[in-house]
Amino acid sequence: MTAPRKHTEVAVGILVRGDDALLLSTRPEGKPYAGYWEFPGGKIEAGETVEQALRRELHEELGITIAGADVWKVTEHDYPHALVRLHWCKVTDWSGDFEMREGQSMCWQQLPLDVSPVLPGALPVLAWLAEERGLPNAVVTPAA
Ligand SMILES: Nc1nc2c([nH]c(=O)n2[C@@H]2O[C@H](COP(=O)(O)OP(=O)(O)OP(=O)(O)O)[C@@H](O)[C@H]2O)c(=O)[nH]1
Repeated sequence: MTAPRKHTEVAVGILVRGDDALLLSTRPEGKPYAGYWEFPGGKIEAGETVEQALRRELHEELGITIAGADVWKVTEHDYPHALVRLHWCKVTDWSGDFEMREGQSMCWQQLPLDVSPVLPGALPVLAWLAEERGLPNAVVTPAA
């Protein structure tokens, strides 16, 4: 019997602008799935809450400071490189100007997205966001 894989806990931010647009960014070079579109976030470090980890990651990656973040959904995805547990937070309040500190690209997107490919682990959340907006599931761009 093989030991169960340990989850990597990840905090992810769904930044929603006043016009309902969502912020997506590309994964930096050197990481698995480099160039894929994702929601900004990263691994939760020992002793951090989801909110603390997200505040740190969004500051490190994007240069912004978020006010608060509540977990909206929790999903899991089994990648060859890691079994991840994603803690998804909607964020509507932040301060600071966006700076791509890791050389990523960013864009504000309405649904359906017009960027691809998207990280497979983000697809369930895109489907829920579409459902919330009364859009059919089929509008969510699958990973290429
Ligand atoms: N940020 C982010 N990560 C996601 C999303 N969907 C998804 O499956 N993940 C997975 O969650 C994990 C996040 O890890 P990461 O590598 O981005 O985190 P990090 O910046 O702390 O990494 P590092 O410290 O190794 O540089 C990756 O395995 C990634 O594939 C998403 O939409 N956004």
